[in-house]
Parts: sequence; C-alpha cells; structure tokens
Amino acid sequence: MKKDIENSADIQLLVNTFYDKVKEDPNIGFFFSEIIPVNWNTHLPRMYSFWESVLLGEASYKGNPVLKHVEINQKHPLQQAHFGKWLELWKQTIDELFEGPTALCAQKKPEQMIAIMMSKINPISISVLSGNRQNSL
Ligand code: HEM
Repeated sequence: MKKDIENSADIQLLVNTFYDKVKEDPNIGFFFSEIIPVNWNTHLPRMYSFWESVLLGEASYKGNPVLKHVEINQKHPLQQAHFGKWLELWKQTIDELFEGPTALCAQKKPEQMIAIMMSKINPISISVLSGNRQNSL
C-alpha cells in the first residue's frame, strides 16, 4: 500500500520524480532547458524547501514564486495549457507514489498558485474591473 507524504525524504522523492517527467515533457520541458536554463543543483533544493513549507509546515522557503513566473512569462508566454500540463504531471506523480490526506492537499495546492500566477500574468479581468483598460485591450 502507498503511504502519505510525511517527511523530507518523501518530498525529495516527489520533487525529483516530478521534474524527471517535466524535463522529458515536449510541452513544458523547454522552459527549464531553453527559456530559463535551470541549474538543477539549486532549483531542486529550493523546490524541496518550497514544498516542505507548504505541506509539512516548515517555514524554510523564502522566495516569490509569482514574481518568478511573471518574469518567465516575459521571456516566453506561459499559457493555460502549460499550467494544465504542469498540473497533470504533478497529480500523476503524486498518484503514483503517495496516498492520504497530505497527498490530496499536495494535489490541490497548485490550483490556487496557478490562479494567482495567471491573474498576474494576464491582468485583463483586474484592469477591466478597475476601469483601467489601457494596458490590456
Ligand atoms: C508550466 C508551468 C510552469 C513552468 C514552465 C515553471 C517554470 C519554472 C522555472 C523555469 C523556474 C525557475 C528556476 C530557476 O530560476 O532556476 C521556476 C521556479 C519555481 N516554480 Fe515554477 N513553473 C511552472 C509552474 C509552477 C507552479 C504551478 C508552481 C507552484 C505550485 C511553481 C513553483 C515554483 C517555485 C516555488 C519556484 C522557485 C521560485 C524561487 O524561489 O526562485 N511553478 N518555475
């Protein structure tokens, strides 16, 4: 039987397995190899710390993921389909490895992050609401 996500070793297995899939993926892999050539020796530990903070309540992550992805979007548009693929691979990885309340939480979390990222990347609805249409239309 599969276990739940409980400790740092579980987070490392999850993150490593996920990025192995991302790197190979024809739809989003190029963001990490060509758009932002990622140094995996620093990116992976940063992602361990991000997910430990989110899932295990260890406040080790310091960073601004939303800003980071706004910058990535300036180099190459980050579209809904890219986020959809990211989410599919993430959920698939969790399903393969884990089961339990924290695993379920881990599957749900990115949806909120994606909604925030997309609203910053494409602020059309916000600017229409505030009556400022000049930048978006
Ligand atoms: C198609 C979707 C996505 C792409 C292509 C993407 C790509 C990237 C890239 C290229 C980096 C920078 C690595 C570096 O600076 O070396 C990064 C960082 C990061 N990403 Fe994403 N990302 C995506 C979605 C997400 C989502 C949905 C989340 C959150 C649930 C997320 C969380 C993070 C975090 C926490 C960092 C580290 C930011 C920092 O502290 O520097 N990403 N991502």
